[in-house]
Amino acid sequence: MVPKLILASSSPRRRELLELVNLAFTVRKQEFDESTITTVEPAQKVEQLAINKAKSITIYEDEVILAADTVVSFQGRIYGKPKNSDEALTMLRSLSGNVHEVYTGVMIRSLTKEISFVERTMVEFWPLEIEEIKEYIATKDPFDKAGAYGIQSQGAVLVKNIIGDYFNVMGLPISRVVRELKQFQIVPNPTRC
Ligand SMILES: Cc1cn([C@H]2C[C@H](O)[C@@H](COP(=O)(O)OP(=O)(O)OP(=O)(O)O)O2)c(=O)[nH]c1=O
Repeated sequence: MVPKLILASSSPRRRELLELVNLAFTVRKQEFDESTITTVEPAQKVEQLAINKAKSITIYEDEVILAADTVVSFQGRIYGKPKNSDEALTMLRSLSGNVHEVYTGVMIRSLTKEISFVERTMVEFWPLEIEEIKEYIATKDPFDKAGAYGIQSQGAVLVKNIIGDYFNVMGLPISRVVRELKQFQIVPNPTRC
């Protein structure tokens, strides 16, 4: 039987990226309480979160579960999604003119096999005027995104340079994911789904 890919995520970006490469999948939302993972090392944190998200949903025989978690790391601090405008302002002011890291942890599991890995991308922001930051926050783009910006949306104009996988910043390192999924007999459709 051909295994079915289940995306354990409510992130619209992760859905978009699976669609981009023609992977057929269904979404099963996970509700793992992220606050229970208190690790301060970003790579460990995203990997643990991805593992816990993947394990928090029921898996059936012919299924492969994919889960991920993304954070921004800057000068020893981890930035998740901002809770309000003030927090978004604090995050974006500190990222302004500096280089930060974006980590995404990924877990892929079936009933017989599981793998997890972490990808890191370095992102440099232009020096930002406070007014520019406030105007960006007013667009509401920052609020459902780690580090208070979306590289794939209006936040694109904040970014001067990146080193690493762009899609990792968006929430899923899709090329590595596709390569790892082959081990689970899951491959993209050759024609558009
Ligand atoms: C830095 C950055 C993050 N993000 C997003 C990706 C993730 O959706 C989000 C980080 O939150 P996550 O907790 O990784 O994911 P989520 O809560 O959106 O979804 P789920 O836990 O159900 O899988 O930040 C962007 O879309 N663009 C960016 O440039």
